[in-house]
Amino acid sequence: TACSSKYVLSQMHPMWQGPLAVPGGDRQSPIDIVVRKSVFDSKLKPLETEYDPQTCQQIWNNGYSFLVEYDDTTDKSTLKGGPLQDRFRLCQFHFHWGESNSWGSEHTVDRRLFPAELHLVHWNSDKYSLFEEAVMEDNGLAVIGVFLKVGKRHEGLQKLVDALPAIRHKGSVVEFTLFDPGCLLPANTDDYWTYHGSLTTPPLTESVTWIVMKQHIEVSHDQLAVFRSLLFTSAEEEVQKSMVNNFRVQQPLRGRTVRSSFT
Ligand SMILES: NS(=O)(=O)c1ccc(C(=O)NCc2cccc(O)c2)cc1
Ligand SMILES: [Zn+2]
Repeated sequence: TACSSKYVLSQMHPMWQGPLAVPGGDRQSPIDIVVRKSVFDSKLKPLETEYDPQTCQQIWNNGYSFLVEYDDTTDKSTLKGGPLQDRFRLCQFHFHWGESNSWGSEHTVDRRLFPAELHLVHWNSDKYSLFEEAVMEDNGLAVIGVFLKVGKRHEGLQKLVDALPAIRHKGSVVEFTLFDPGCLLPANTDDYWTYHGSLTTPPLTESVTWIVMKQHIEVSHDQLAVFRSLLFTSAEEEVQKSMVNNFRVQQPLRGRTVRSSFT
């Protein structure tokens, strides 16, 4: 789908990871969520997700992460509620992880790092007709962030883990269908932090309403090890580089308030 085919075009090499400030960028992501400074907002509603596994299309390695892409030409897999005024369409999900279990997430909670972080990317289909349009607008995107911890095996994740060896190299794509991304959400999706931020990879556009889940999910050590078996490099490159540490460093809050849906 369009929403992620351009993902690979917007990737620069990981060197950009640094605190590259976007000119006038005062709402960059990720951030450190300082729990005691977050403000409870009783107007925040529970999240409402409706994901249709039949909209799942393919899984591919874009040279920065691996993406599971969904058909976003209709409102079949959507997110609404929470901090959102409109309905948002799921276009893809992907992860960020470290080379060790000690780090890898993009957001942190009171400076605590997690081994990985899941991002479910949605765009505002009430106001825009394409991801490319929505990504340029303040209220264009909504990304759900879910922290991963190493623990028991995640049964729902295994189908995805089993598909990874087929997309080891940058640019490889395989068909991937009937995957329900809802199985990757934590049991409790009522408790979250939300703030206005940006994409965490170039072009770093400041169009994202971030919704970061308080409750993490657990995956096994072996499942996470398969993430690290992916490569940044394409098959023809002579030096193969393992796909690890594909996260951006935390960015300045610049006076933003992080709201919580819970006390
Ligand atoms: N890590 S993240 O969730 O902030 C994230 C989500 C989506 C994207 C993305 O879709 N990039 C491709 C892109 C960006 C702007 C315009 C485009 O047409 C495509 C990048 C980062
Ligand atoms: Zn991401």
